[in-house]
Amino acid sequence: MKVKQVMLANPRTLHCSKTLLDASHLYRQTKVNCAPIVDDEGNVVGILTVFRLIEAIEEGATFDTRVDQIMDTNLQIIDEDTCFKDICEQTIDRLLIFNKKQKLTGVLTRIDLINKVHGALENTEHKLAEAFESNQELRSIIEASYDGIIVVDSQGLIQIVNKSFFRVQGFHDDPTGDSVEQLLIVCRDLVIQVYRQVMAEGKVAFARYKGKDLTELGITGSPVLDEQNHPERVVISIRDFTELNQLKLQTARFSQELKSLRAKEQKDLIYHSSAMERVVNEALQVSGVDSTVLITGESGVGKEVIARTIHRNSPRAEGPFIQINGGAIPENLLESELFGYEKGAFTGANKEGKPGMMELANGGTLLLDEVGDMPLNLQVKLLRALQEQEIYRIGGRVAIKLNIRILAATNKNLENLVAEKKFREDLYYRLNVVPIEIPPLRERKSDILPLAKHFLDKVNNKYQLQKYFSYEVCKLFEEYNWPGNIRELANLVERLVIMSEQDAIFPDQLPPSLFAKFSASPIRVAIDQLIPLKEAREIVETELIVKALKEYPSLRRAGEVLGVAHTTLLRKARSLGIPYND
Ligand SMILES: Nc1ncnc2c1ncn2[C@@H]1O[C@H](COP(=O)(O)OP(=O)(O)OP(=O)(O)O)[C@@H](O)[C@H]1O
Repeated sequence: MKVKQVMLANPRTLHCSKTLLDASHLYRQTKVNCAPIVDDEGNVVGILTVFRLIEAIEEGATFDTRVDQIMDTNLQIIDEDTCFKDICEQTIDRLLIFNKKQKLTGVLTRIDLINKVHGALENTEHKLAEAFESNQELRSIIEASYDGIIVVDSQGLIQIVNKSFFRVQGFHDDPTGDSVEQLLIVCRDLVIQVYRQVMAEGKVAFARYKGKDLTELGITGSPVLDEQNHPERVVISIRDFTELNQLKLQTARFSQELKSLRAKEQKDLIYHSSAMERVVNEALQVSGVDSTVLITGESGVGKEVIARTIHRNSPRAEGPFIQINGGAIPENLLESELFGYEKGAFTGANKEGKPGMMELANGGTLLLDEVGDMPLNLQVKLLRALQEQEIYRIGGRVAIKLNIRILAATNKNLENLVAEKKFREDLYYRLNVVPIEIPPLRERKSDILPLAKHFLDKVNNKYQLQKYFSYEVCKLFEEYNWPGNIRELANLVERLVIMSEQDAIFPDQLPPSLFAKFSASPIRVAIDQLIPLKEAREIVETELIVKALKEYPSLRRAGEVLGVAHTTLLRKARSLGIPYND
């Protein structure tokens, strides 16, 4: 601090001819306790303090006495740029302060000095208290951080460690004062690497630690720069992502479970296989958005069922689900079915006009079933309607705005149809936004029995029956390749339940395509002479029935093994003359 910063600047002066009364007026007016005395040229010739004035009055001077008669002429003059601490050591009462041009710029008395020092002390104390408070605040902030924080100085020594650091690292001993290199933590090497990088480059550095069991730590080093922009310490924060990762995993599992539960809730959607689970999950995933979905798969695999599942789980669930079959409706009717018509549009048309399927589906979902069978000229109109989201009824002039979600289904290979120019490429891309392919039943064998059971329960409930399939029938169901897929299975189950006379359904009631497998036994029968077929059949049947009845005391079980109903077995045994006591 310089003297000019503490002196009383630009003091009022008194001319040497002035009296003590003038001096005391000056003291009172300016609230100072000394005044420099100047001559006619303005040169400082003395100084008069209040103390000296009182002393002079006591010694007999009056208020009319001239100031130059009692003023102090022993002048102590110093430069205004002198260091404050240098003058503190001098035993002075008063000082006159001059600038480099020897012009009086201020005065300084012992009282001023004491006041200044006292003021400065108070100021320092205040600043210290403030610094202490903000330091405390800073420590509390560092402590409150959920991230682990360590502050390392430029020598690599740890200055501050917060509580979270101990939590993140499972650390017990306080490493404050240790070298960062001595840390015994899992990500020590990365912490050192980050510290060194920040010290070398003076800017923020990152590193990521990935351990086992989802453990993941993010390490960030930030420099604290000195006045020369050199890092004087590094604040290293360690963020623990492990819990977040565990939560993410848990959330993913829960949402997967939720999806499966939601899917299983769909009463009419039966599946067990992972292939079908994937399909259902895709359907549920896509149900939340309005994207067009192209559902492919062989006939009868459940394309419509999946389309309904998408609609039922979509925000449009409350809206209509309209289905139009491109293959089932004659070509000349398809256009009016799709777009509707105005009254008098063509001969034979309804007098009032009629809305088309697209219009009826407004606010809901339109399933274009068998889309591969749609005639080319209609494909163009369909594409335009999908792109412009509006249609005109046949014979109509007013555009009807569409708000529909399109689902398309086909058992044809649309790519092949595009190559053969039977399906428009642009429409194909417009429909194939999200493809969902449903595998045939033979590729998801674990679905066969749950589906068979589902259809059996339905028919049993409908007709108040208790029919069931024998073990062999179930085996044959699983082995069969179901060219008609689920539709074939559903129809067969209904037929078997209705046609069978007893509760158990055996292989001999199955259609030949299925029964053939059963009868094609791999067991070979040795033949050494030619005999009539009827005779041969009777010999083999007798042997088998005798053997079965011997091994299985229950007629029902013996029948099951032979693949016939127990009533059939009994009838056969009797006709072949095999004794049986029931
Ligand atoms: N996962 C399933 N759970 C229960 N029933 C199903 C399932 N999949 C299909 N079905 C039933 O099988 C029959 C045929 O299904 P759907 O009509 O959906 O097949 P598709 O693939 O659309 O057939 P197509 O190509 O001939 O139009 C329907 O009676 C349907 O209810």
